[in-house]
Amino acid sequence: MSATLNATSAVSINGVSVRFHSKRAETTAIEQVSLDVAPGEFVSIVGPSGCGKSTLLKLVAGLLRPSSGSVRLLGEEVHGPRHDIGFVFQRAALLEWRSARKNILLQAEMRGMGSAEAGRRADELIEMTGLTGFENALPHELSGGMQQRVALCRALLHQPRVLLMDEPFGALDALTREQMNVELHRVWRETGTTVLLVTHSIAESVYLANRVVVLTRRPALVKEVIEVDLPAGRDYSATMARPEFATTTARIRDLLGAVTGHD
Ligand SMILES: Nc1ncnc2c1ncn2[C@@H]1O[C@H](COP(=O)(O)OP(=O)(O)OP(=O)(O)O)[C@@H](O)[C@H]1O
Repeated sequence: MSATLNATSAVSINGVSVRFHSKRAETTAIEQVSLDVAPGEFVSIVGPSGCGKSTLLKLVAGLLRPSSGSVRLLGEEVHGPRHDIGFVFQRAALLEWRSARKNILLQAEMRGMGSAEAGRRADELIEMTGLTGFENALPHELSGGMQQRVALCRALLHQPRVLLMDEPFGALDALTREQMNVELHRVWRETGTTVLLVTHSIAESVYLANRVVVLTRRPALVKEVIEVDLPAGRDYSATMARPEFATTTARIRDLLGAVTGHD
């Protein structure tokens, strides 16, 4: 993984360290991490719990400043919150009194996007994510998977070139999670958005990504970057059955076992 500033990168993290200070202690969350993500690339980030994965995404979003090193997004140094990205969290965080479509359109309202363009884009995304027929449903009338689809549509409404996802499917049951993986893969292929995904699921990290970044226990260092050697278009069952899938997931499991000290 290159530590060099690369003007063509969608995301460029260069020698970044993050230290948190509290009255009682100083915590180093991230130590000298460098990562270049190419435009249109899908990169998954895995690592032990509490190692600094969310911190890394917050740096890219400009919600946190590094203690040292620098972060560039689309060629520009990140100095503060960036509004040209999309962010999906583990909880969909929808407004309970607004319909699915109106929750998606919130993004347009916050940005002052024209309503005709926003409406067109919302309808496109609703179709792309299989929400057709549920546009007017309120969040409590939607399943967990559907709520996350709404959150994904909201994050993509303004066509961000970079989408950050922090354990977006962690609260879903296993079957819904698989379906969401398939949908995210399709949406990524259709939109060409650069994606940085934090996940605890090794299978998810491999199925979705071009590369998987394995972090060490806190303070997070990059343990290894694994290139995923799978075809671009990925049928779920066929991908799971491929020998490359098994060897890649086994490799990541070994690395995580090595960093956490468990097999
Ligand atoms: N604002 C903060 N102030 C102090 N410490 C913090 C702050 N944010 C995170 N930390 C600490 O930094 C470390 C990394 O946190 P982070 O949330 O990035 O981990 P993570 O890998 O995303 O965790 P998980 O996998 O459990 O979601 C943790 O030890 C956490 O307690």
